[in-house]
Amino acid sequence: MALYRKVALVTGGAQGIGRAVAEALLKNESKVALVDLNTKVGEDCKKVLDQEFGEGNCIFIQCDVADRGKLKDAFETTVEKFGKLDIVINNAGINNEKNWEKTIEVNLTSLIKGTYLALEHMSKEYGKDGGVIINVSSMAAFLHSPHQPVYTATKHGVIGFSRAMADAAEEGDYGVRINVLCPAFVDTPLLQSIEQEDNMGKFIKYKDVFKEKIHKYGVLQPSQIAEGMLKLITDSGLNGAVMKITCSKGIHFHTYEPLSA
Ligand SMILES: NC(=O)C1=CN([C@@H]2O[C@H](COP(=O)(O)OP(=O)(O)OC[C@H]3O[C@@H](n4cnc5c(N)ncnc54)[C@H](O)[C@@H]3O)[C@@H](O)[C@H]2O)C=CC1
Ligand SMILES: CCCCCC(=O)/C=C/[C@H]1[C@H](O)CC(=O)[C@@H]1CCCCCCC(=O)O
Repeated sequence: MALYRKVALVTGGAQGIGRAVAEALLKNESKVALVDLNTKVGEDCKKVLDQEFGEGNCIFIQCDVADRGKLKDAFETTVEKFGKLDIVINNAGINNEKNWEKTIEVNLTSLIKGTYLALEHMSKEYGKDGGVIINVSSMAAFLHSPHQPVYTATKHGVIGFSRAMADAAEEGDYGVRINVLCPAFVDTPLLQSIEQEDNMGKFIKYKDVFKEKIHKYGVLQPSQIAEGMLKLITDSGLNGAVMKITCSKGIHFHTYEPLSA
């Protein structure tokens, strides 16, 4: 898929990985809707992106992805503004073991809702022209640890759901590809959450072990994640792919056993 004049919706697009992806898409002349909970960060981000890429290429929509009605509205607003939808990045995520129900709601339930809404706006099943969905998981889906049991569970869930949906899309000829991105540690505000008792609850006691892992494995820059994201979007041969990005191996893919009969 070429990115010129494509329309993308990025959840959690106002900072961190989502913002880096939005920038990369704008650089390639796509239009972008930043869908984010945080009004201040979202408005500031839009202002900077307007200065860099010109007004009219990017909109900010304040939205809690966990609010079903508001997420539906965000998709509709994007299509009303830009006339269509081609790319959906379900990226919004939190790390909260204390309020673990919220973590499931944002990281998994809302990502599922975002995928279904994306299909309503892009799938041939609904008379639309096709597109691509990227769901953001994490290396925590492959290397678990005692620090983040529920965060880890949600990221496993993202992969299982997305790969099953990728098969459904292929079988059902939706014209939509669905891929997964799994970064290792990335230099964003989310990484600071591991030091906060409000986020980690009783698992805060593992923070030093967690920090040692960060030291051992290194920290990626959001721009490196955006580079992988663009490959998942543009390579039309990829459906059901699970991309990993780590400091030691860079951008690479997880390999699965072939399906048995
Ligand atoms: N930073 C890291 O080390 C890693 C991050 N990830 C995943 O990447 C994704 C993005 O993370 P980062 O950019 O690091 O986080 P971040 O905290 O820097 O940015 C996340 C953005 O999502 C927004 N957001 C949070 N809850 C929301 C909600 N309910 N509705 C709408 N927007 C909401 C925030 O306002 C923020 O702008 C997440 O899914 C995260 O789990 C995966 C692996 C590593
Ligand atoms: C919410 C804070 C950031 C979450 C980052 C993340 O997803 C962390 C995953 C770690 C998990 O908790 C235990 C780990 O070992 C994961 C880090 C994995 C990095 C592996 C890099 C391996 C390599 O370089 O080859």
